[in-house]
Amino acid sequence: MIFGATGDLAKRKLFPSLYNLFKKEQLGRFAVIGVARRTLTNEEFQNNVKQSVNPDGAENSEIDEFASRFYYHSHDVTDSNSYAALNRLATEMDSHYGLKGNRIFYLAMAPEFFGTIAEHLKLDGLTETQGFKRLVIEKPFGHDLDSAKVLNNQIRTAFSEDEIYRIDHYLGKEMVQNIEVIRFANAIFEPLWNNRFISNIQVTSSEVLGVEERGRYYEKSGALRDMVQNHMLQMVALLAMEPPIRLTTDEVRSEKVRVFRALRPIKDSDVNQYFVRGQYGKGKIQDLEVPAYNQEEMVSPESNTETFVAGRLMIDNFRWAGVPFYIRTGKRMAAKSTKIVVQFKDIPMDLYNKQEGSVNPNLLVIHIQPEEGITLYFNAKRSGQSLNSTPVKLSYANKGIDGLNTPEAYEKLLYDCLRGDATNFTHWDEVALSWSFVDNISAVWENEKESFPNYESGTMGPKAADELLEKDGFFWWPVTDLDVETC
Ligand SMILES: NC(=O)C1=CN([C@@H]2O[C@H](COP(=O)(O)OP(=O)(O)OC[C@H]3O[C@@H](n4cnc5c(N)ncnc54)[C@H](OP(=O)(O)O)[C@@H]3O)[C@@H](O)[C@H]2O)C=CC1
Ligand SMILES: O=C1O[C@H](COP(=O)(O)O)[C@@H](O)[C@H](O)[C@H]1O
Repeated sequence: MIFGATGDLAKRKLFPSLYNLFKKEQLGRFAVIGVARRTLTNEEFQNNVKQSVNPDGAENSEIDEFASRFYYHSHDVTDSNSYAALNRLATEMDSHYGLKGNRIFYLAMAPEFFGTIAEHLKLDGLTETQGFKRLVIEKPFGHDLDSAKVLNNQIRTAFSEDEIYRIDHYLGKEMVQNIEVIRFANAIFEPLWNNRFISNIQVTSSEVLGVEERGRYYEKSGALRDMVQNHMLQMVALLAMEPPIRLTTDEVRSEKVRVFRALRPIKDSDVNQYFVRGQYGKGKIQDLEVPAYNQEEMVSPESNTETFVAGRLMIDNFRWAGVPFYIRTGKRMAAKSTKIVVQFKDIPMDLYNKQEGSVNPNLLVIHIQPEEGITLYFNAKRSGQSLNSTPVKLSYANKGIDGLNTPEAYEKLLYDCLRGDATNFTHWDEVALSWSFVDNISAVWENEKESFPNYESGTMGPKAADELLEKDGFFWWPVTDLDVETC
């Protein structure tokens, strides 16, 4: 059951991912009930689904069969009256398709509706089913720690923690899932993965896209709640966690929670020393003029909402004490790129290059998207007579090796949820701890008007983001092409 079935997420991510699972025969027996306010017939809804999975509209019997399993129920989730009809439709689907009462409720809607829907699902009997029941909810889970607690208590009236799947689609990305395999399946990395050998770690998730038509949501969230509280902190947790004692949901989650508990809280007085915010101005993207954020639809011309965040995180435990984790994310930046750069400490002295500062540190780069893979930058002998070193690199391109398009993140997570595997979903403890970290920052920023915009569209963000590293003696490794020779 998809609540918000006429929305952007359903159209762009959920229907195509379900179709891919259907093609791989990983869906088994299924039916989908789409729920939203606008009135649609089943046929109109099925046509929307076909359009989403097959934009060119070519005749395709497999897609017809897939779409025939989709049914629509027009319903305002705040209206108590119509859940009973929804329950009757669900029961009808159970018997028609032999679903044994197994139900997944996917809330592809704004967070303010999550509590209402969960309470009605219970009150109106939709959770009274002989099969499994699972609730999938999108980020951001709440607006801050207090609202997240209220939301969690509402949801817990209808679902137990192990029935709640808080989706963070970055955890479904192939190369994000690869972080722990790279770390824990190789003897060469784990001994070096600590403050004795690593100088700093940089996590970038930059986007070329602007806020698009999501201004109403984004004005309230900003980059801090939209990306940092979830995706960015989740990647930091995977990079910093201790090896789990076994690869079970509980063990992996408990190690991630330990990272969040070791995150050094940012004192109010330190927020602007360690965190930088930006808002994109007008500029050029692929030679096209684009407007400033505060000229976008549903955005206030006086908006104080950040579309960019850079920050320095410290993790106070024996493994990471003293190692800065730099994160940056933003909209309308120079490239769409999510990359992790692990910069190792310099060698104690450089035997091969006499000029000062010529040392090229070893880097391990994990390319999350759009290219997927790993690059190890190290130094080798420069060819010819000289006995100088030169930077070289070893690369592994994920797509090149498997020859397959790695499954879309949502496809993997939907399949995990169908199988009851919650490993790559966020647990309440992670959500609570990441909100408490982020709330300190938003509390300061919301009370200080920033002079926005402060970076041009098509750049890598405000200058202050570079100064954040410069004051520690570092710089952002360029995400476009990490060629150490040009740095
Ligand atoms: N879009 C994206 O790329 C991503 C979105 N998300 C999250 O997913 C969620 C949905 O996002 P998105 O699809 O972009 O949002 P949209 O605004 O595009 O869609 C919202 C959906 O909710 C329905 N809806 C709104 N109010 C009600 C109501 N009272 N009763 C019933 N249905 C209602 C709308 O249909 P109607 O108006 O017909 O009722 C529509 O189907 C958000 O929480 C967002 O943060 C997370 C990651 C990425
Ligand atoms: O959760 C979100 O993520 C997208 C970026 O996802 P990606 O898979 O394309 O990196 C972001 O655009 C959106 O604002 C945010 O809500």
